[in-house]
Amino acid sequence: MAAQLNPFRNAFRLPSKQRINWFPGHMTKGMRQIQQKLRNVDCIVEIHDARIPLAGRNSQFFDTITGSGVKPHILVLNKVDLLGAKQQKSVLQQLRRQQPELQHILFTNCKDQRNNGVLDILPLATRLVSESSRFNRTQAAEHNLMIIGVPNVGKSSVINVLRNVHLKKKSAARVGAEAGITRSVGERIKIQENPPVYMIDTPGILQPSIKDDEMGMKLALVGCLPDHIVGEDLIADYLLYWLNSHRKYDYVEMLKLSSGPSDDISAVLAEYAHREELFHKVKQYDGRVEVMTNLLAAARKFIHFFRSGQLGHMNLDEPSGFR
Ligand SMILES: Nc1nc2c(ncn2[C@@H]2O[C@H](COP(=O)(O)OP(=O)(O)OP(=O)(O)O)[C@@H](O)[C@H]2O)c(=O)[nH]1
Repeated sequence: MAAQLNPFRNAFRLPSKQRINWFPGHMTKGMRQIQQKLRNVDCIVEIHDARIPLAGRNSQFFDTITGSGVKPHILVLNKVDLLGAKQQKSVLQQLRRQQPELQHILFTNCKDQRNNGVLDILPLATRLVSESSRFNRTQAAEHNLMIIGVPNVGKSSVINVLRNVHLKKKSAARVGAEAGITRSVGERIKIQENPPVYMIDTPGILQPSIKDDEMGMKLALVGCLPDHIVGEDLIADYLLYWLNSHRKYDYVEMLKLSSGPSDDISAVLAEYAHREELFHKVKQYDGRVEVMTNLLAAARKFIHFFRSGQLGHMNLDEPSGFR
């Protein structure tokens, strides 16, 4: 199909001097702890957000711990409920084209207890460990799986689902909607009795410096960085840019915009805030208090519509249909 001309922005630019970086001290510490524990690990389970299958995986870090090819490696694309079943095939094709060395890829959904794909992790890991040369661990009866990934992709949730299902035990790892809930490498958590299988939860670790601005914005949009690090206004602007450049205009109805798709985030948020009566009081320099539209609250709602799947299923790495 011939590409159409894009009536909107054809690139996203950060405000000058703004960089997207978040590498707090607990990530440096977590990295060190991971490397110390690696000797006793039989399989690496890397969790990533299915909405950004190509963007944001911490290649530098993963090369260090999986690059030798000695430990089996599984890539788990979690939150597949937000990607949608129909897009799985094209995501697999994209990944195999870009990284042919990735052999074991699973899709999971921790929010659905029935058919969530999480249950495929253990049989695959067990098979890969039994087929691998375990070197110093050949005598060890138990299997240790290390869960790694960038923040907020569902690492702790995967551990909890496995523990609930296999051991009928309650959650052991802390889960939260904000990035950076797990701050250090914890003790191993048992997830199966016979043969014994343990999982080691680790803090989410980003690249120390994100050089690709658009990759940084995708990570921010799916929530891998705390929102205040990037700013909700900028995240909302990137969302608007992405939706327009992919001809996904459901937001127009969702935000009840009277004049159709727009590339102007301030105008979009102002109209939505006005319609939804999102107002706040702002104190002026002369002491007067004025009631104004609350653009921040509108930006948060817009981002929430995306993150909760109300704007539809999305693969943020899907190529745009415009030239
Ligand atoms: N929609 C959806 N949300 C999920 C899924 N799995 C986890 N979540 C949510 O994603 C958020 C992050 O989950 P966690 O398990 O805390 O993620 P984490 O990778 O351990 O996070 P850090 O500790 O920050 O590294 C929580 O709000 C979870 O409820 C999923 O499959 N689908």
